[in-house]
Amino acid sequence: MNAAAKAGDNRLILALDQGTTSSRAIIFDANTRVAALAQKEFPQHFPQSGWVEHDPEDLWQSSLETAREAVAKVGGAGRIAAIGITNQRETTLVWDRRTGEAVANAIVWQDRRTSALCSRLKEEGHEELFTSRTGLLLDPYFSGTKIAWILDNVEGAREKAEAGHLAFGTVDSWLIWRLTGGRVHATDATNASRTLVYDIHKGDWDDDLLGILAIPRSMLPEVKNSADDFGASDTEIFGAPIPISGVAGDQQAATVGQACFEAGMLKSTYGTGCFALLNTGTAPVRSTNRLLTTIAYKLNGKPAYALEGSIFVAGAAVQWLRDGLGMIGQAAESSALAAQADDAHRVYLVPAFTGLGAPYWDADARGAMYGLTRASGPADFARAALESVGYQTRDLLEAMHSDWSAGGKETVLRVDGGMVASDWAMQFLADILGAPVDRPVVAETTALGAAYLAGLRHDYYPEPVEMAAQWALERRFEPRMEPDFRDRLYAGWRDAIRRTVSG
Ligand SMILES: Nc1ncnc2c1ncn2[C@@H]1O[C@H](COP(=O)(O)OP(=O)(O)O)[C@@H](O)[C@H]1O
Ligand SMILES: O=P(O)(O)OC[C@H](O)CO
Repeated sequence: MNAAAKAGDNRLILALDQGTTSSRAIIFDANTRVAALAQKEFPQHFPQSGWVEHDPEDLWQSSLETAREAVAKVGGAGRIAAIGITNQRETTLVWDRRTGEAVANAIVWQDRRTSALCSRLKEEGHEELFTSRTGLLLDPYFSGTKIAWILDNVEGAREKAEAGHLAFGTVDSWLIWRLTGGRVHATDATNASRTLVYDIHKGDWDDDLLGILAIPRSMLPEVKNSADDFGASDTEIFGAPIPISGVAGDQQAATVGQACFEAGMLKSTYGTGCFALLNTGTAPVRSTNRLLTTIAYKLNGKPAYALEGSIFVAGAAVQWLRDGLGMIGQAAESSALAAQADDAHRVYLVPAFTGLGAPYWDADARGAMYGLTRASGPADFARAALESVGYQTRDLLEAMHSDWSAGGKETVLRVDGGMVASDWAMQFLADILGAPVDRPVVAETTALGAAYLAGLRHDYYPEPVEMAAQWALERRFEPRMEPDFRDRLYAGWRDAIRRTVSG
């Protein structure tokens, strides 16, 4: 039983989870049970090849509508003690402080339009400076070059920015701005750590990096703890003001929701993409394997760091089976189909549909299948798609182990996200890792992480140690594969990767 439950507090916490394809509002009680849920998808915009945009009003309206719907389900704003926000990370918004209107569509994390700018900055020898300060790489994935693009390409933007009229924010900042009626321009350290202009060691925006990208410092939000005072929602939004007191990027929120509070704990989220975060404690670890160093959460002025491996295609490979190839009608059918595949005809899928993320970072690579014969059919495709997620996770874990020897070789992976519904995929994951895979009872770990941070600020939820004790296992997948067979399969994957990476 936690702090709020002990005190007989029957109020609830509202978590807003603003994701890449939908906005969700989930309300948790003091025992971390879901009391209400609302979800709304919104349109994706692809104005040019490699570009991905969201309409800022869609992000706001879908968040607002789902929040109002969920709050109404539990009986109104009086029942809500606090709001936590978690969000798709890196996605970049710039708005005019005077009007509250965005000057352009949001440039989504998947958008590759700043690839040439990143290449130029690398050629000019800037990558080491960016990496040493931010823990990131010069890749279009992160916000910094997207802000520069808006300033350079939206008419009048640079002049307005230099006059102090424009504000930049990741999606959390945009929602906070709108929820507070333009009174608060803030973000948390986890979101700041994805922008490419935040020094994760000093805990401040970096003037040298801002100078290289020609971004005025006046555009940037105040950076707070992940559990902090982010103002309160305007009275008119829910009928009564509600404090906003927890904010974290979605992968960091999942790390919190999975209670990975100790160094060495590891979670991996399997949604559209896959993001694995290894808590490395109070000291940042610099990767020699092209993993990212990022802030896992910041509490009471103290950051905890993580090594992160980001894979762009996980569940999206299953969507491709369904929508691109028409081999299945629903994602859940992929497992039964994969189980029919014949071991004598092993096929590998390298799902580099939008390039490869960690640890390869090859924006120009494209997807490939290897090992096809006349006997190959839909079952082999389904198995290859599900297995590709396991192989990619093993790539990340090998990189993490080599970067962080303090963690030893003992790994237990906590998993979440839509794809972990597949027992088949989770068993293969445990098999190819040669390590246990733990699936928790609470599937909504991202939203739970945001709710936890918001509740922590008000002593509604207990301190991390006590919270960690409440984490509950739904099922553990133990590795069953013979080591020789595992090694042979993984060697085949490495070969497929070698043939796919460009240059
Ligand atoms: N039973 C299943 N087996 C395999 N993949 C699944 C299953 N159910 C959902 N998925 C995959 O999970 C993804 C959705 O997960 P979700 O966490 O909602 O993603 P996101 O937050 O990125 O939108 C989809 O890509 C879908 O293909
Ligand atoms: O919204 P998701 O779940 O696809 O997550 C996106 C990540 O935060 C991108 O870094």
